[in-house]
Amino acid sequence: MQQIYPQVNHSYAYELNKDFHFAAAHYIPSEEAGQCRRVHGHTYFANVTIAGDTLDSTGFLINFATIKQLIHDRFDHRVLNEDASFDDENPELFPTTEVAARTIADIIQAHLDTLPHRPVCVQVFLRETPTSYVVYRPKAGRRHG
Ligand SMILES: Nc1nc2c(c(=O)[nH]1)N=C([C@H](O)[C@H](O)COP(=O)(O)OP(=O)(O)OP(=O)(O)O)CN2
Ligand SMILES: [Zn+2]
Repeated sequence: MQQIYPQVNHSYAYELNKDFHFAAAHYIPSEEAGQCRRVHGHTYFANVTIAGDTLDSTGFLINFATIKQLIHDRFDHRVLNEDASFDDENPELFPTTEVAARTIADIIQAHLDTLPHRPVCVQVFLRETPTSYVVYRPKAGRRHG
């Protein structure tokens, strides 16, 4: 999908963006969610933005493929509610688009934190439907950068 994404302000020298998609089912376990209380599926489109001042020994901030693998391998053709990241008993962890975007950022940042050159995830754009998307920008403290 060709898409114009919102820009994120930062002062890092390098920024990379990776687009990918995954198919997943979910439901929102809340009375207020209306028809979204029922199990249904989406093809989620994600754009992940990584920034940093230093490259690794390959000249990468991070391999584009790694970003996709971290998320696609975990969530594609799954029920999001069944993943350990989400919790039907805690609204902060319902698999809404907002929480899913934050979860994607957290999973990626946890991997980035293992790299010596310490790139950071500065934005996750997550489109759930043709008309609905969320942009999540981790606070500096949350991304440790
Ligand atoms: N703030 C949020 N609102 C809604 C979420 C969400 O995650 N965060 N999720 C849903 C449903 O899961 C639904 O899949 C998406 O809702 P919606 O955009 O209303 O879907 P439609 O395709 O029916 O939208 P139309 O533009 O009316 O066609 C609901 N709300
Ligand atoms: Zn949905």
